[in-house]
Amino acid sequence: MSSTLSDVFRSHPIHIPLSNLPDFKALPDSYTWTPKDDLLFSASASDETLPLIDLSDPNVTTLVGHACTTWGAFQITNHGVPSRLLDDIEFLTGSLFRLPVQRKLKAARSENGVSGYGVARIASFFNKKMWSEGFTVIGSPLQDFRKLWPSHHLKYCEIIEDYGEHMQKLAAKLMWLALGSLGVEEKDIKWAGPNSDFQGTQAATQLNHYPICPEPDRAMGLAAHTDSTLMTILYQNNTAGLQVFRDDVGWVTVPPVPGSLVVNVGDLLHILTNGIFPSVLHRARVNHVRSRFSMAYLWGPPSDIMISPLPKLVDPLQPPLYPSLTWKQYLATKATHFNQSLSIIRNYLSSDQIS
Ligand SMILES: C=C1C[C@]23C[C@@]1(O)CC[C@H]2[C@@]12CCC[C@@](C)(C(=O)O1)[C@H]2[C@@H]3C(=O)O
Ligand SMILES: O=C(O)CCC(=O)C(=O)O
Ligand SMILES: [Fe+2]
Repeated sequence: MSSTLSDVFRSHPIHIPLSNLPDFKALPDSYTWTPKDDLLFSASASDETLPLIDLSDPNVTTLVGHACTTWGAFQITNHGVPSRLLDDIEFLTGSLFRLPVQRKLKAARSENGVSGYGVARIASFFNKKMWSEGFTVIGSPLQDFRKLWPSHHLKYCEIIEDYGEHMQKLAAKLMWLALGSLGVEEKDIKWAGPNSDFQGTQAATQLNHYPICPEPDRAMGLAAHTDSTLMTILYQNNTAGLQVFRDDVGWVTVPPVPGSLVVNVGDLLHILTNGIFPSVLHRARVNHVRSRFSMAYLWGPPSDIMISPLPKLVDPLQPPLYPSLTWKQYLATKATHFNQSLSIIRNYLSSDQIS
């Protein structure tokens, strides 16, 4: 039987003590970030704008391809996800994080687990704490949600399930648009399944809450990282905070556009396209006026499928830069090497060197 994402973390436990959970009242030293804590903390900010793509545009394949190549990210409108569902998932996220902390802790993520309440896994790579709390859903949220809402959990489970189904379909559509722009066809990706609809792919839904912060310029909501996914689709409430990084321009804030979704290329699509689509470094800043929620759908392949640069995208002049590896192996590398993972595996061109 193929393994699940949860299996990966069973063998790579991380210890993030619950004392890491902020009290969100003041900014103690343990939450105060400087460039020493993150080299890019104060990198320049730019007022460039991320592409905003209308998915009903007749030129959509070219637009998506261009955005993936130049930014590794873009915003989309006319994506077909009902606005009622976006309202519902935002409502669920708000209701969850507004629960008393003791209730949230009943569904705390265990050290070797992947689902549940806690701080982001990447917290273990930084000396300073992040001004946020999160909740990760992989598979059915039933058990966790029953602990959070003993009598209303079914309603919330339905929202998560509905959201996951819409996001999976949208992710498949975006994947074909992006790859189509490079001349990749359905027959080139066997693991997309007999109907090329990417049934069998796996995903995590990550709910994030960034409370109002007394000193936002010195705090960090979610530190700079790339996602270990093929693609991530993010819905942010009406409060800005997400920033993406481009070497040539610095940090660019992604303003919330009502009803739109943000899409970013993850490390596995970077590998699949042999680096043509860069996985984008991004982070979340906080503010002192409003609390912010974001809901990320982190989408990847079935965990045991080998991912490597697509034969169509390599030739003697552009040889494969990455070895073949599974999502499970990549997540294990990420759990140890974090943002260095892509460059580390680039040096291993033989998959048997990756455990
Ligand atoms: C599938 C996954 C990607 C993720 C690790 C996880 O197993 C579930 C949580 C995901 C998340 C969400 C917040 C940012 C991130 C870097 C993290 O710490 O946990 C991502 C992980 C990732 O993309 O590597
Ligand atoms: O909250 C955000 O805008 C970013 C969230 C994010 O990067 C993630 O969950 O992986
Ligand atoms: Fe992310």
